[in-house]
Amino acid sequence: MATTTPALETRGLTIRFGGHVAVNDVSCRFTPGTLTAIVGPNGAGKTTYFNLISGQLRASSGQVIVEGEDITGLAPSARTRRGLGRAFQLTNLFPQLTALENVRLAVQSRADAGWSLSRVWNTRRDLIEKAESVLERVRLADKRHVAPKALSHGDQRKLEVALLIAMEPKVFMFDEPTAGMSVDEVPTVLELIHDIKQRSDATVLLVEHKMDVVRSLSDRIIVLHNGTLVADGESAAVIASPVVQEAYLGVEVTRD
Ligand SMILES: Nc1ncnc2c1ncn2[C@@H]1O[C@H](COP(=O)(O)OP(=O)(O)OP(=O)(O)O)[C@@H](O)[C@H]1O
Repeated sequence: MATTTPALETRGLTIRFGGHVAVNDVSCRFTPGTLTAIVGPNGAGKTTYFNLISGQLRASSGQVIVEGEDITGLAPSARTRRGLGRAFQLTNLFPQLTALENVRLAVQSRADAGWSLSRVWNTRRDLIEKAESVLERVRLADKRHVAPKALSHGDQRKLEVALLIAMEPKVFMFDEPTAGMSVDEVPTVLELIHDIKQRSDATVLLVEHKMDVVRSLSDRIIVLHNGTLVADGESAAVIASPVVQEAYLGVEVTRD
């Protein structure tokens, strides 16, 4: 059951690039069991907001709080250890290892069992089973011995999701998870994201341009415009709002 304690909160989060305020005083709480879509026109500040949360960018002012703890001063890796999990397209993968080995390393690191593939793998049956089950969950078990670069684009994305699941974050962050995918690959990744929310009572943040995806997955939508939070509410209500449709979502929504 969802609790009211936010897994993640931003308070007055702001970043300036020269004279340009890319994210402007954004205060928002994200609770477990809720998938929040972050939408807005190009350049609205969505990815920058993500970068401020995950620590790729340092805020000019404001705070990022995970389960009540201020993590604003922490580096990205330390934020990951506090439970922020962000899917990065391919950059987290070891290209020379197989899909299974990549997941094994993520499982090991979550279990604090070090980075040696051979030593740990000869002794920790539980970790092996976990890695195998994560690969099954993302439907990549049959590709376990394939290197990431030999996987299709869609399967690479699934592997990224597998690494994220293996890390067991409190907050899952997806930035346009279906970008560049073929039409037939999209549903599987969307199902995986839906499954994450259902199974683990996780807090999920999703930056997404495709309104059909937003509509099908999200419980809540927040809208950024010029770096400012301009709408926040239950998905259907935000989508239906004429102001949001005309001013902030534009052609994407009117076309649907
Ligand atoms: N490192 C940076 N230096 C200078 N300006 C930046 C930097 N990163 C982002 N910006 C600016 O901040 C604004 C917000 O960009 P951001 O990429 O967050 O928007 P977005 O909502 O994710 O857009 P899109 O939907 O096109 O991905 C833009 O005007 C962008 O040019």
